[in-house]
Amino acid sequence: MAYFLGIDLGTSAVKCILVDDQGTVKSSHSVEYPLLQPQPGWAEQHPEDWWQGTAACIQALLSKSGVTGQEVAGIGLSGQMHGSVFLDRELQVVRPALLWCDQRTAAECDWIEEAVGGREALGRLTGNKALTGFTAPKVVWLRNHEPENYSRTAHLMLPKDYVRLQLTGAFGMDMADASGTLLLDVANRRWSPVVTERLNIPMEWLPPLYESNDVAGHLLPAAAERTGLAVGTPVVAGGGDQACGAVGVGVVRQGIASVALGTSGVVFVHDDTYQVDPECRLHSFCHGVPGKWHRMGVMLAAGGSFQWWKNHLAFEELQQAEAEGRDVYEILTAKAETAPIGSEGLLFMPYLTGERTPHPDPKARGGFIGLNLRHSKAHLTRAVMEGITFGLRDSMELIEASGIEIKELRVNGGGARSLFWRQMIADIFGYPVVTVNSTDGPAYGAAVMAASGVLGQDISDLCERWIQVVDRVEPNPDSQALYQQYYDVYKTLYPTLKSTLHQLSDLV
Ligand SMILES: Nc1ncnc2c1ncn2[C@@H]1O[C@H](COP(=O)(O)OP(=O)(O)O)[C@@H](O)[C@H]1O
Ligand SMILES: O=C(CO)[C@@H](O)[C@H](O)COP(=O)(O)O
Repeated sequence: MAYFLGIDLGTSAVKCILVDDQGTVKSSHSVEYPLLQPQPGWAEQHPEDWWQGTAACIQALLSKSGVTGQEVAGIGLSGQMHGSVFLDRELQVVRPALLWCDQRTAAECDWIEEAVGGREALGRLTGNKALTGFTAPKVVWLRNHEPENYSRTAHLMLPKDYVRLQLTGAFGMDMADASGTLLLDVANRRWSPVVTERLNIPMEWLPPLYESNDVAGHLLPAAAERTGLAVGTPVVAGGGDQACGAVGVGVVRQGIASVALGTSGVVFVHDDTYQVDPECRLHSFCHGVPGKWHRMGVMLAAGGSFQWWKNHLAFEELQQAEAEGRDVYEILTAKAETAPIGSEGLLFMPYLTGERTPHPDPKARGGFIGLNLRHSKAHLTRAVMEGITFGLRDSMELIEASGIEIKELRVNGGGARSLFWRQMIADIFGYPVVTVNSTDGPAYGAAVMAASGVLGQDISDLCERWIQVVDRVEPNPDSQALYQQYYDVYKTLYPTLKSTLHQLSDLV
């Protein structure tokens, strides 16, 4: 039997899965690595940790599955997007990579917009605005703050492309992930000569571009020895984790959108043609489906807000989970369900690490508004989940404003495990919410891309055959009407409190 290996290089861990040639997941394994936060708002990782973690993960996966390296017919890579890997001429890492959630580049974003002739010009050239998480501002930051490291740099790549370099010795980047660098002419699927020239970023630093199912290299002997895979195994270009996650749940044609509830939260819609939001409030990126595009709104701390709540304020539930061998999130969501819709007048702003969509603001901050003496932990927990979902609806409203017709939402990521949360999404968004048989999101999408490249079959056809809807939740009209009243108030919070949030952020 032939297997396809999907690798998802996440922020907290790398996950590897083996999928057979009928689309069934045979086995999966995950290995964690550290996240460095040297200053408030900064987020970095060592590329070497990614490679060591990935190699160990593949080795463990092969050994626990009983699949031999020779049976793996192809490899696909998915990865956290936007992170900047700087390499010197000898391919040594110059400094730890700055990640997608790093917020240090506000000044560089302003400079970039000015350098290319304003926000509108940048939007015309790249389909996007300058956001602190994107890659180009990180390069400019390196030049401004670490000139020695900048002068040593000879290659720029994204996290998963560093892993590909270790696997194959080949440079490459897919269009979907490249879209988040702010250096891609997204409409024409090529590096932008204008943007690179205006920002004075050498074109030679940038790798060759591929569609996600193109074979971008073959396994080196050293990597084969390290992982247990076979020398020469083809490695396809793969994609950024959002494009791979969308492919992994079958968002490969017009009319289907997805909501990813991972650490970040993403509302994602497939576009057959290049579409751009007039003010670039949504990201307009190339899709992992060759020749197609997508738009998405990104919330920086979606599941991340819930995780913060769990880590710092759910001491009792953590103890209960440990004692009863249960998932702490299940205990928390069950508690939240006992509070009524709207948490009896309590709202939560989920901007714990600043925000991207619809408020691109590194100084945005979170908060509870409307507390009264009746509020218990159940209310606060429900408010956290509702605030995250209201924030994601903001992105959906931007997508809807373009007139696109959405028939269903496919949810993925850790939060999608909760039926309670899926019903909340259906009620707040007003669409049927479905889950599919593949629950491995980006890793599954990467395996689909590998199968597509190696077997010479369309990504969309493979998704059609391999991915089935297994659960469907319809919006409840009464709940919808109640949530709408709270959402109307939620929308006023950020504009009303913006300057207060900035003052607080400046005090730290
Ligand atoms: N059973 C659950 N119910 C609700 N939310 C959950 C559950 N399990 C995980 N989550 C949420 O999903 C998040 C993790 O999602 P995941 O997709 O694994 O993250 P990542 O983006 O880091 O890969 C957690 O931080 C939590 O907010
Ligand atoms: O920045 C983005 C997308 O633009 C994030 O999707 C990151 O690519 C990683 O998010 P998680 O998968 O860790 O939530």
